[in-house]
Amino acid sequence: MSSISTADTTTATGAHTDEAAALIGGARERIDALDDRIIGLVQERMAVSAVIQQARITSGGRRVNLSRETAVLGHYRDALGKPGTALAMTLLELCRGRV
Ligand SMILES: O=C(O)C(=O)C[C@]1(C(=O)O)C=C[C@@H](O)C=C1
Repeated sequence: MSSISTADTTTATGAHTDEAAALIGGARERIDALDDRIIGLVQERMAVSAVIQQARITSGGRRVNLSRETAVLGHYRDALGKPGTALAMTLLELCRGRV
């Protein structure tokens, strides 16, 4: 049986004690699980957004609706500050492509 040395855990996590390395390892597992859920939600958002865009285009409208995008950007900015705006811009690009 092999055991992971303190030197190995330090390399992998940046921690300088086994206790800190164990905490970081557990927290990283939670972050990985959260990231999987966030990615799933982004994919779900992309699918719902595509339905809206297709309905608008089929009805003779345009893919993009700037007033709605302004509201989405404001929603994220109000919740998360300036980086929230950048996050919303990335989400919008994922959902409707580059404009
Ligand atoms: O809400 C809409 O009308 C959409 O088309 C969805 C969405 C979005 O992904 O949030 C995508 C494109 C539009 O420019 C505005 C918003």
